[in-house]
Amino acid sequence: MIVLRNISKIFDNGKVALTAVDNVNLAIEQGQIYGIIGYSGAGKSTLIRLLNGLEKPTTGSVTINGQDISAAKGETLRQARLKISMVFQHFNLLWSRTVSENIAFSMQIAGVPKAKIKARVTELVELVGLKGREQAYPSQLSGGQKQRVGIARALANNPDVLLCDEATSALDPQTTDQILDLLLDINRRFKLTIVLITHEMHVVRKICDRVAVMENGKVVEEGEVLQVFTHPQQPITQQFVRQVSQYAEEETFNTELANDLEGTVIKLTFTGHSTHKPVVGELTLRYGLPFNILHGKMTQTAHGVFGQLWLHVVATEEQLNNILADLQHSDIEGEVIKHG
Ligand SMILES: Nc1ncnc2c1ncn2[C@@H]1O[C@H](COP(=O)(O)OP(=O)(O)OP(=O)(O)O)[C@@H](O)[C@H]1O
Repeated sequence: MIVLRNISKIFDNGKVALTAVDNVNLAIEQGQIYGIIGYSGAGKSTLIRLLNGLEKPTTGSVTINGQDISAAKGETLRQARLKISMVFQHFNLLWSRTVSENIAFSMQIAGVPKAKIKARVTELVELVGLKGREQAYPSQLSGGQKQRVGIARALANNPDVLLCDEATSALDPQTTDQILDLLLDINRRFKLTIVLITHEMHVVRKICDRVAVMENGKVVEEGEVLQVFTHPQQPITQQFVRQVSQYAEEETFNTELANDLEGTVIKLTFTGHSTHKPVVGELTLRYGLPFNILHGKMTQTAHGVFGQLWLHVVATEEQLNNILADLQHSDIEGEVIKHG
């Protein structure tokens, strides 16, 4: 649905040229929640501005639903942008207007009839959980409520794409989770494509289907969230995965412990449906061996749980091979991290 082909953006002030986005290729499917993660200066904001035509790429093209946004101008671009809306980190609400008036504003500009605006505002207020607060002004709202207004306003013209620019970065952890739940609910209910940029892996873990990791203007890693979490390839991705504390491997599993043990230590990695299987129980019954759980952790994502378990067992070579084959058969990755 959204395709970025060989996108580069170079800012050139005449003296120095700065490559903010460096040859990025991405494909985002209809109905996905797609996360773009990177540290400050990685090029995320520039990339998201290229998606809604606020910036023109130096090279490459951005197509949304087959329309080349990067080449669109004037009225064509204005029309296209009505279908690409945005939620901002600092809400960008009109402070002298009430909740209802803020939500209605973009519909008034688009020339929607009054009665329709009224009905749509009522619908949106309910959807984002602000019933009863219609006449409040932004200054009377909490951060989370302000962002709910921001989301309702962004949905007013039934967009095809919702862009979220660090939409939860100004919120406390509890409010962040509530806003993420709201975005997930909207995505699942309306199959709305959401592209979000963030520097927090928690946001990606909680709601994204896929993620692209940006560093120095480049996408250095891209994939399904579960895959990236379980097999982060690049050092920067590993750092981001460690941000989500339950998954900070080095902090929680003492490999020294394994060195003192006789026998074998196997690290099991399981995702999605395989997390529901009583693996240890089944292996114990099948082989009659006592499996000792050294360490385990689970992390919840929008696509289910994924987890890792470190098991210690004293087994023969043949038993070990059979155990590994059984694990593979159950879609569980088994890695021998100590063989003795
Ligand atoms: N209009 C501009 N003119 C010149 N340089 C720019 C412009 N916009 C962004 N840059 C530069 O491009 C690089 C990428 O910036 P960008 O804002 O896209 O990164 P970011 O990942 O969104 O970081 P942050 O979260 O801090 O905004 C930075 O070095 C920034 O200084």
